[in-house]
Amino acid sequence: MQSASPLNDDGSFLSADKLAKSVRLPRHAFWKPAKSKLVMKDICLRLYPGERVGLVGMSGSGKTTLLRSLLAIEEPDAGTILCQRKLVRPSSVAALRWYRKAVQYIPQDPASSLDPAMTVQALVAEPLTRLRVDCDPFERAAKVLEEVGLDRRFLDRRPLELSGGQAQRVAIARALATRPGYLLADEPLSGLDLPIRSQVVDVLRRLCETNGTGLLIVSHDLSVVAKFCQRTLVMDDGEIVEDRPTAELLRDPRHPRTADLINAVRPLPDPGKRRPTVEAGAGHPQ
Ligand SMILES: Nc1ncnc2c1ncn2[C@@H]1O[C@H](COP(=O)(O)OP(=O)(O)OP(=O)(O)O)[C@@H](O)[C@H]1O
Repeated sequence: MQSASPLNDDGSFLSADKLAKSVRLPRHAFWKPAKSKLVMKDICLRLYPGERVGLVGMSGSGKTTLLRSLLAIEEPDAGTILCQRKLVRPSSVAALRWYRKAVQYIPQDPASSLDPAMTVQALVAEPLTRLRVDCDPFERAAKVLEEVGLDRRFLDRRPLELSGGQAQRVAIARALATRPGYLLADEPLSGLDLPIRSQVVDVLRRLCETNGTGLLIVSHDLSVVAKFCQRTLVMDDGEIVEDRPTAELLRDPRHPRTADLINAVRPLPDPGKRRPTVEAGAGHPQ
């Protein structure tokens, strides 16, 4: 289990209030005035300990901008992010060390985020050394790798010797090594084949439950979120337009964009074969 870390006053692990961000759009001609676009508008959210939350939306709705703000790698123009009652904003490596231990990131594409020259054990030990976590980094790395289902034979392998699913397990182990309170994951299953996806979902869910780790998972695919998120936030045009229990949201979408996302994952009719729908999965959360 997680060691008890102080929560925000409202009981959340991570909170955001009134986040806003605008970006400058490219000029079509040098004599035309520069225009800007609001990509986050009045975003408020609460992430509670141990919760699994989905963040979905169409391409360009602002999910990545919000995730990067929560990761303190992008500064919003306005608003506040709080974790452990402390303000979170981009800063020096030393000033953010406490936050990087508390909140870890799972990337979309592990193949490009893992240094090909490092062994699997060194890759998982690296954040422990960098963040000065009080443990034997190589022992902890071996233990976490075992937890994600990679035994000692993988310790000396390098990323190019791994399958996509194994590389994503290494990325998950790397994120879990500091024993964070929350994981923020950006489309962590999008590069994986379908059978491998469900294995990685199982590993993530089991580890989050065992360690009491919370998870915010960004996806444009509602079927991923339906499988294991208790709550789902829907983003549209820079705003959070729904924030409700996943099963309820799938049963009774209130915003047109939610309905669009549900329709987008309905399987194509397959003559002579009954296939499960998202709604069926959502009615029986696993
Ligand atoms: N630095 C930037 N300059 C200009 N426009 C930007 C910049 N960053 C983001 N945008 C615009 O902001 C909007 C939101 O982008 P964002 O990447 O957050 O969306 P998203 O929901 O993550 O999309 P996707 O699912 O395609 O990754 C988009 O219209 C994007 O083009």
